[in-house]
Amino acid sequence: MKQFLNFIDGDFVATGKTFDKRAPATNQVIGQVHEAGQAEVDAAVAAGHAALKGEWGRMSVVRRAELLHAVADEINRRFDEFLAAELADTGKPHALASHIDIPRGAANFKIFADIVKNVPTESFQMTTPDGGTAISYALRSPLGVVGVICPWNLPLLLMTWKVGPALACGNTVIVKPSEETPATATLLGEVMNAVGIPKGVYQVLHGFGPGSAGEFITRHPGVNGITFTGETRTGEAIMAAAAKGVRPVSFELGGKNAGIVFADADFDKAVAGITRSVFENCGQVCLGTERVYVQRPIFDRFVAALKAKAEALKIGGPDTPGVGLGPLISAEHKAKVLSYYAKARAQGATVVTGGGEPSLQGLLAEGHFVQPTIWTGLPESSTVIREEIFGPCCHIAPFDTEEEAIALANATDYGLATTVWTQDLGTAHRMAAAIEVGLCWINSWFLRDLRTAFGGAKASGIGREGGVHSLEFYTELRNVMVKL
Ligand SMILES: NC(=O)c1ccc[n+]([C@@H]2O[C@H](COP(=O)([O-])OP(=O)(O)OC[C@H]3O[C@@H](n4cnc5c(N)ncnc54)[C@H](O)[C@@H]3O)[C@@H](O)[C@H]2O)c1
Ligand SMILES: O=C/C=C/C=C(\O)C(=O)O
Repeated sequence: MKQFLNFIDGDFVATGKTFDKRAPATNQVIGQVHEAGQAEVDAAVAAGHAALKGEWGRMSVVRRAELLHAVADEINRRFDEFLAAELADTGKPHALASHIDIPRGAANFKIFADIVKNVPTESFQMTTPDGGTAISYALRSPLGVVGVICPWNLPLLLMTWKVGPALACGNTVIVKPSEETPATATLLGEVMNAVGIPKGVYQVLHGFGPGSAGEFITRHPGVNGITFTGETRTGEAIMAAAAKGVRPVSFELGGKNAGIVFADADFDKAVAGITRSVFENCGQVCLGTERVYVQRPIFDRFVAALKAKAEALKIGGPDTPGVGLGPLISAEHKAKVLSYYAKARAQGATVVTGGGEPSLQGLLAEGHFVQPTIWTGLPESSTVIREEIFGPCCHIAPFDTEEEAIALANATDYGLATTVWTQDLGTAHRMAAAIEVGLCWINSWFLRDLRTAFGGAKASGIGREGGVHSLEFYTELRNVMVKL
């Protein structure tokens, strides 16, 4: 049985207190995860600070960048191992993990290694009140030991999206992967040792949130900042923990994203794009669409087209040939999604397709699979339109005017992402300016330029990461003024 160990100060550490890791596609136990306790957290924090005072803290930016490139290259050299680990942990389709999760898991190190080498700092020259001159310049220094709390939907990608900039800026990190997906974060420890990242720089502690490693990390006074991706209510708990000692947080949280399709859109591209944004990764993408609004002239045609796309998705495990829809991450999450399916029916939805569980054969019959589902006919106050479900489902409603589409899209506490489909430039830019989100895609979805700001507005997050924006969280900025 595979053992998922903690990675502390360069060593893999068993604790003997373990919990099962089950494969989402078959519900078979595939490993034992060693839960870290307060003692392991204390040891990791001490090791992280020791690394900051040692070789890592003295290392040049150029050398740090070289090592991060080497980390990316080693992930790519061990691509098949990372892919197998991610597929076992998540059950997602092979094509998805091999084209998105693992490549981005490596690319996240390269982009920030290059940014920190080339990012300018600011300087000002002023005439002082006595008629002299003063020059100011800015210095950046690492935040310190950073807690990195990760979700289970894109485990490697979302973890290195934070570890990349954190290390590039000279910090050390203590990663707490989701209890659902321990594998790739643990494997990355082997890579760190192999390329020569000093011990204590990258550490991994397994466990849960409250009363476990997650909470112990966020409450530890030696953790100088916390970057977290996960549910909004979890963010509230972590923010409360971080308040003691006034430690900075960077949050990428939940969403209830709108997809808006105008009658003038390229119909086939809009259907393909909305299909991806609703059903990719079995709907377990924070940026995904769960509310679709279609301009009335094409509403019926669009619903029929999306229905056909949903029903054409092949449901299966990572290696099912042509699979388009994998399992949900866990039995608990499957029960949550099915509870929303039941609520939609109870509240009078028209179930265009899906609404239940597929019938699968063999081991897959034990997996956490649900049907891709489309609803229409519900009022905007309905539960499945108000609450994040995080499954392969959406509600489609018609709209008539731009103003109505903007009002519908903004009627949520969340503000993460939206995808707008139109061929009218004016419509596109007016929508982008009016919708209260951190990320607006026009005639596209989940298209990523890693130099850009990434994050959510309102209840979807605090701060922006990506490009130079990451430096605002992962460094302390000092202004130096020199009187000449
Ligand atoms: N905005 C984004 O970029 C983004 C990306 C991916 C997922 N998400 C969101 O994440 C959610 C799904 O992921 P999830 O179920 O893993 O989220 P979650 O909030 O349940 O858990 C995320 C992580 O937080 C840990 N955790 C839970 N409670 C904690 C606590 N009190 N203290 C410290 N750590 C704690 C968990 O162990 C896990 O590692 C969805 O809401 C999704 O929208 C957002
Ligand atoms: O499920 C959420 C996906 C987040 C994606 C990123 O953070 C990214 O592409 O960098």
